[in-house]
Amino acid sequence: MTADLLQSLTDPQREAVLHVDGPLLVLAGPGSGKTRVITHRIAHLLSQGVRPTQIAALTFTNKAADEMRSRLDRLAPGENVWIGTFHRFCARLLRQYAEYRGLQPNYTIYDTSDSLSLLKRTIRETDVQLTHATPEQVASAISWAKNHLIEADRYVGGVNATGSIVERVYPKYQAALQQANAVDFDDLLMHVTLLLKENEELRASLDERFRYILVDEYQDTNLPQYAIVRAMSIQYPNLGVTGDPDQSIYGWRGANLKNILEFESDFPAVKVVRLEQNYRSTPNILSVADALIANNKQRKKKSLFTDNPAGKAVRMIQYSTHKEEAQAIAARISAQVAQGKRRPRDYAIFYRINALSRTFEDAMRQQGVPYMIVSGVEFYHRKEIKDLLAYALLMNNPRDDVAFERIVNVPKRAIGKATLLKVRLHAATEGLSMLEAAREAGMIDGLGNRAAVALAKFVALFDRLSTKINDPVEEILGFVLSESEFKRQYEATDDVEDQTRLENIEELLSSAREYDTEHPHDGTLEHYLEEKTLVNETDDFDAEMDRVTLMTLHAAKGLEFPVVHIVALEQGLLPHERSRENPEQLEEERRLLFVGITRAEEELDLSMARYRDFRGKRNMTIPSPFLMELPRDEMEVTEEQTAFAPDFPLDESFFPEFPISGQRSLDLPRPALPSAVTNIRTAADLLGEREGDAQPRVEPNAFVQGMVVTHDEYGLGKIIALSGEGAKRTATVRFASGAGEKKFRLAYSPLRPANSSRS
Ligand SMILES: Nc1ncnc2c1ncn2[C@@H]1O[C@H](COP(=O)(O)OP(=O)(O)OP(=O)(O)O)[C@@H](O)[C@H]1O
Ligand SMILES: [Mg+2]
Repeated sequence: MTADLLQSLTDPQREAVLHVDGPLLVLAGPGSGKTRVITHRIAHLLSQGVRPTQIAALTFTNKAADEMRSRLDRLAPGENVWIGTFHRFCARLLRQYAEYRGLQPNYTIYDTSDSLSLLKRTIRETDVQLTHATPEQVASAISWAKNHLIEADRYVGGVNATGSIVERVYPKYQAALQQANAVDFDDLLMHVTLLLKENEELRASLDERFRYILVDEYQDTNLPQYAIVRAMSIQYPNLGVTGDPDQSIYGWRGANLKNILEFESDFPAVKVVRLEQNYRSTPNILSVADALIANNKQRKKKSLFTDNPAGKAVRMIQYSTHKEEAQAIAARISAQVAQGKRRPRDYAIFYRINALSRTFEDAMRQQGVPYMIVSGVEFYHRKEIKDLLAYALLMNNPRDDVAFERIVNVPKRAIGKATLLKVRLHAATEGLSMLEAAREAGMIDGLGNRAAVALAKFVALFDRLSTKINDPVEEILGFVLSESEFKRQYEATDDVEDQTRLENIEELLSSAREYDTEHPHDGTLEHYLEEKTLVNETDDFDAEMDRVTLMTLHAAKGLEFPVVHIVALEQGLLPHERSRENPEQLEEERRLLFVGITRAEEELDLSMARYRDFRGKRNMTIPSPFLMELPRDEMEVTEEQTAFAPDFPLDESFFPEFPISGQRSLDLPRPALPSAVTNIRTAADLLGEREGDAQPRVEPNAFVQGMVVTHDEYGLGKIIALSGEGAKRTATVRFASGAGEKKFRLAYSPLRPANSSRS
């Protein structure tokens, strides 16, 4: 390690980087160089003769792992250090030692929706009445149990109704997973924990193999994650962790702050390093962050200073509607980019929940600002993608019953529910997988000849596909597409959505091509599938791309951007509704906002809207109580008056469904409603702005080719093609704005002939 690498560190950072043997705890606030210490420390360990294969660096998101890998590549190019998420680390160990846990190495990892469908099936097959609980609640109870290392046979439900259902369903669900040679996300951690606990020899050998373990964001570890790193640090207690208790935001996933708070008593010989200088943000931003987090009772105060220049005042803006908020932000970004002040990638917009992103997307599109939404999972949750991947999953693990049931009748092969029920019964009584049971279709009692033939054809198709299992992934998927006539189901219709499905399939094929290129020698279908299943929400993120980043506050952890907008700071959204009655959860929500604020390097805008369309309703909002905790006299506080505002002032007494506190606006005076206006029910009525049903629809047949039409978001356009009849009547419109060509189902679209007036 070169001297100038060490020179670029502060004294305490250097102290942590130079630490070689024994436990290490770096406890420090945001932007103080914790992640930087980890990469530099790895480089230093390597320079001390530690072999790369003896080091494992664990993080929470793939994005954080990639970032670490690229920082390390600059410091120590080409070194084969294991860097990745806990889940990937466990997936890899479990492939190697699957049989210890009664699995085969080709096991399938079920994502959340696959796990849920297996669970629903289990519930159906267990004689329980789900009157007081949803399958999702049962799923989260099981997940909670696994994150607390409570195995199925040790689960005690207690007196409440859900508990006793879980007590009966959990063991059966676990047995079904085992039968399908599959695991869910939580199992990855639990299996590995138990593996280490129950096999001392194996544990000792892994402890020796991974002599140096480094964990970033340690404040967010849950019990299994804690148990895993501890178990691997007994003979070689070289566990180095970094964290910030104020940034703990995964309590709802079982993260336990105790893991970091008690690190010193777990490892008495620990070296503790505190970093106090922030290199990321301006003093103005830090002071807002500080004022906010000071309201949390459960915390130890930390000091943080910066030598960065003061910078601009943090802005707090109240817009009148959610559309105004989005459009103003998009317009501002667009103008600054046009003036050459900044690049799109300098900006990030954070929101509490994904559902809030659409308005911002629309606004970005309208203003022609390039953007990307960071939520990698969504693509892989689309039906066509899951269906196609299910073929590959079944090829890789023929015991995968969820995959079997997903595709046995996709595309349609006249294999109906009744047939499947008989196959399942046969599988259960004979102890077979669904596929094996289908192979014996001819012997299944009560199964008609036609159904047996259909099943036999499917099995033959499967066997044909299986001959290709060692081909490059793109070829495997291509072969599936052609042999199964999978594409045919989408090509045969003129449905606009089917067009999108075909495009998504193309997209998947290009991801497979990319994989093949990146893994010319070591690529396997199994590994490809694992990569796709373990994508998490930040995976689409690519810092090199010149686009504005839109993401949830959770996904923003560990990242940094010159300009940050945190939007929709409203009661019920941030803090989230579900934290209302729970002071601990409220503190976690505050930490979440703290994480968001401390991502900003130079500029920070906090905003809210007085009206927001959400879940199909227009609501008058209440500002987030967190806004009241900020130092307003140091900030620039504005209320935007806009075209969307009604021409007379509103009074909240007309909206009794919203509890109004004294803090309803940003303390700006608000005149009373004129007495003449008496029969107004909702804000939507008042504003006349609501999309959709407020406005009478135009008959689909009134639209003709060549007609000039108008759309609320995209403006003026011309109909260039029409197809379909009745409810399926579809128009292709070319818009004058940057929106390009779009297709609309006329029966549902807000298109209007350009000359017709609104009312
Ligand atoms: N000694 C230093 N000299 C120059 N830049 C530094 C130094 N230490 C850290 N930085 C820079 O400050 C920024 C924040 O560092 P880093 O991301 O490692 O902080 P962190 O403590 O991990 O923050 P968070 O808690 O948000 O994850 C990075 O851009 C990093 O390169
Ligand atoms: Mg960090």
